[in-house]
Amino acid sequence: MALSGKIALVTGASQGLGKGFSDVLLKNGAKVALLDVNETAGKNAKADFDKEYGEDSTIFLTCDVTSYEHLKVMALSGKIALVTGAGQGLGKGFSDILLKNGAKVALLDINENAGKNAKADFDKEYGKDRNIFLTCDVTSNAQLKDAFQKTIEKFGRIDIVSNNAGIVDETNWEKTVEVNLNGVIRGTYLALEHMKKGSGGGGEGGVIINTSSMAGLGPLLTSPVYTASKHGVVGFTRAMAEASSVSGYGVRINAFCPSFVKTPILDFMKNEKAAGQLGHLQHLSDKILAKTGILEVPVVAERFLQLVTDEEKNGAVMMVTQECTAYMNFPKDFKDAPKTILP
Ligand SMILES: NC(=O)C1=CN([C@@H]2O[C@H](COP(=O)(O)OP(=O)(O)OC[C@H]3O[C@@H](n4cnc5c(N)ncnc54)[C@H](O)[C@@H]3O)[C@@H](O)[C@H]2O)C=CC1
Ligand SMILES: CC/C=C\C[C@H](O)/C=C/C=C\C=C\C=C\C(=O)[C@@H](O)C/C=C\CCC(=O)O
Repeated sequence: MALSGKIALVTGASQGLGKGFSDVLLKNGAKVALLDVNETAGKNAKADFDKEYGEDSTIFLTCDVTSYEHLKVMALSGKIALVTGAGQGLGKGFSDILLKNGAKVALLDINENAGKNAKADFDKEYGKDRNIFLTCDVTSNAQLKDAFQKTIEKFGRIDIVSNNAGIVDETNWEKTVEVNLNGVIRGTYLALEHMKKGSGGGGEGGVIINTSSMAGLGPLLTSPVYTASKHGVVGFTRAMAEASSVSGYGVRINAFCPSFVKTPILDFMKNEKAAGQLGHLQHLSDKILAKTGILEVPVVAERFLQLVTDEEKNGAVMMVTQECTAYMNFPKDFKDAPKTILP
């Protein structure tokens, strides 16, 4: 069993030599990601290997090696991800695209029903062993710490963390800050404990994506506390990214800023109880949405994957709107910042 604990990736793995190479790797204890452009042949090869070596020994990924982008995301084979707020909406979309591209995912959510339903959906699509659901409230350091620990126990390590859980509640605004900003800070610190390289940690590096919002870059007038929490996520992420780089942690940390996306969080736009002092402005919500439009989860998830896999990006702030996907250019120095000079 010379290859015990090793992870292999074989292209053209569904038949001929590729299948033979995969077989010998499996026989010697490796786990193998089987890549092939022919989906039927690939699934048949996986079924053969399942019988011989067990379901957990291989994954099959449809992949055309003539596409560099395609191959690059396949680099998620064998990677372990942890996603907060994964039961529905964007977090479920992010988990889906990570699973589709070969990662295993720990799904964390405070909502047990949503989390269990998401797990059941993913079990059908990707097999039971590639995800776990853990009930977890990101406002509790103990629960979050426990969820990281359980992910390591199940999958062995963590390579990708998506600090995504978020709410809009301008009435209980302290809770909005506690979930959206403090939850991201907690998740980032815990992720670094497990992922950072070097003397301070035994990790292997990786990437952290913190979900902010376009409201992290400009004011959403119906939701000032939400806006503040998301601006906080951008500032924290950029500073931590520099700290990670200077410290040699090998962990990239980026912020993700979508405009409005069709998920249940948008119900807030019509929820007077959650509007705090600003219920009288709620009639403006429809006008704002009409101006910006509403994105679909799969489109936004593709962009998320781009930010996860682009190894050049650390401290990047990606915005996603109907018009475009772009990286924010912040002034490098305040003397370069656009300004109005007063007389
Ligand atoms: N939908 C949108 O228009 C946009 C959403 N965002 C952000 O994306 C993230 C995800 O939002 P959506 O999927 O749209 O919302 P959603 O409401 O559909 O999903 C949020 C998920 O987070 C979970 N959650 C809430 N509080 C939690 C806590 N304390 N601990 C653990 N899990 C918790 C919920 O149970 C839910 O499953 C949020 O951070 C949100 O602010 C950013 C830009 C646009
Ligand atoms: C409150 C509803 C739940 C989630 C909101 C979600 O995070 C989406 C926020 C989207 C937009 C944020 C607005 C940002 C506003 C600005 O930058 C303004 O200065 C300009 C106004 C609209 C531009 C927004 C756009 O181009 O998509």
